[in-house]
Amino acid sequence: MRLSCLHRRLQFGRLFSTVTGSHGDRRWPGWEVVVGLEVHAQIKSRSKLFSSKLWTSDPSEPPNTSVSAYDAAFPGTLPRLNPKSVDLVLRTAIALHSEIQRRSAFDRKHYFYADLPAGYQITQHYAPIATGGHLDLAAGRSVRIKQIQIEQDTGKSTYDARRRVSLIDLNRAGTGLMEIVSEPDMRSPEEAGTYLRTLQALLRSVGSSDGNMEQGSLRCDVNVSVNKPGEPLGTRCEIKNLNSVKFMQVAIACEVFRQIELLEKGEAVQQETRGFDEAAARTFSLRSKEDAPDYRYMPDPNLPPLLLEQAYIDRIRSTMPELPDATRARLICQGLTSRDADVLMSVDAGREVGFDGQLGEGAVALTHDLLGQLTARNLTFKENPISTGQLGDLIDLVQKGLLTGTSGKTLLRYMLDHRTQEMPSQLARDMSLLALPADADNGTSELEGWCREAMDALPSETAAARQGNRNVVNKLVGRVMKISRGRANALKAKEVIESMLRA
Ligand SMILES: Nc1ncnc2c1ncn2[C@@H]1O[C@H](COP(=O)(O)OP(=O)(O)OP(=O)(O)O)[C@@H](O)[C@H]1O
Ligand SMILES: [Mg+2]
Ligand SMILES: [Mg+2]
Repeated sequence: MRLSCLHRRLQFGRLFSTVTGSHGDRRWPGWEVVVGLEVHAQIKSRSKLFSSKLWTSDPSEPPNTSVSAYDAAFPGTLPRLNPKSVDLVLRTAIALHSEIQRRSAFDRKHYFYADLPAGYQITQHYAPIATGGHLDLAAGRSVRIKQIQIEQDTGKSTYDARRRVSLIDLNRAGTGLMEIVSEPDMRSPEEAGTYLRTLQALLRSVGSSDGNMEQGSLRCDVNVSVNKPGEPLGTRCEIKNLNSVKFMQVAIACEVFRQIELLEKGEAVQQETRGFDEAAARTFSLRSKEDAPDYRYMPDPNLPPLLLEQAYIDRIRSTMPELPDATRARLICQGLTSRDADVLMSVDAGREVGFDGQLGEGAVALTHDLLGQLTARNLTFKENPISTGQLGDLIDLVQKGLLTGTSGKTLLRYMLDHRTQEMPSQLARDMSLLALPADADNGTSELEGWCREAMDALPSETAAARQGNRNVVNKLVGRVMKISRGRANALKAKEVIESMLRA
């Protein structure tokens, strides 16, 4: 069957559904999809890879201010490897169960581009720092790692169409990257997405990279091929520079459809490098294998091989934190459901959240709300102005029943809006948010007052409730919550209203 354009468009509707089963993937029946990823992660070191120049990825940093003579390729300057970068790459290699090479080496990869002042990039083509390893995904799937190599990043060039000039910013030039190359072990766009997210969480948990795709600290190239079940792997195409998990998944699906269409027409897939046009949802050729540049790889004469002592590797190994898999297992052992564990894990791989095994319903709801509010304000968990102490106090107030869930959320939003250092228990007192003790006499009379006010404000609902319409009682309770600004206990309010209706 040939895939017509219309058919293809219909298939796009199911782009994100996971439909792999024993009969293969319903999006491309009779075909197997193979994906391998090359991920470039910025090494989270303040200094550049071969110069001591400090730099930040902050986009407000003025262009060309974090550039040493070496980064700008001034003649006579020499590279000097920054040991912190090596520490961080080793942490990544250990977390990925890779075999660390006691001897690795640096090579020059030549190409000419304005944002690469030396005319070559230093990378590890012949002898990478780590080989092998694997990353376990959920559901028993595992993706093998081929190798991890250290390399330099380039500067940035921006084309100014109005002035018809290319602007070069060398702030990023010479900063350290790790290229993490997977084996072709993924079998769907969704699995590639899971791999990327799992890798992102792992890099963050060992502190080796921010792994932020929007800010460019994690970039990926995907290799895609298709084959008939039981046949050898097909010819791969590489799609360059994908900068979000979602677009990567769409790009893979589009490329799969393109390759199947070619093969079903009896044509061959040419090995090539492609780009992805997000707006048109299609990949396009950048260069074929024949046009592939000759990088003229050669060992860098200015850098001796990198020799690592076993004692140094052991020292790094002894400082490794708990990895996300272990954190998740521990949270579940401590009594969390897997869904609640996932909520905590979504916060910087669960590391930023101190968990003492006492997480109740209220706490999960508040954590959920906090994450939602941070997203709405475009803040990451790190930028969250609420301290661990404040959040703990807030959760205690809700768990002890001193604050209703609604008031807890109100207070949380107030704290985010005002970035206050004040503790929630004090704020709750100042703002008269403390819940009424459900059984105290003075509490009941205040609650009765609110119930009466609610019934007076909604006379027709009150009349309907008196005639037996139970549904409108909830509306009256809602009004009590509004009048009390969330301080009333909803169940208690319902009881009071029902007894007042009977009176
Ligand atoms: N048949 C295939 N289908 C899909 N992916 C494949 C296939 N064969 C290899 N791959 C993947 O292609 C990637 C090759 O990356 P690698 O860095 O080794 O070489 P490259 O792409 O030729 O070089 P460069 O780093 O210059 O882009 C790996 O992630 C690998 O898993
Ligand atoms: Mg590569
Ligand atoms: Mg490649």
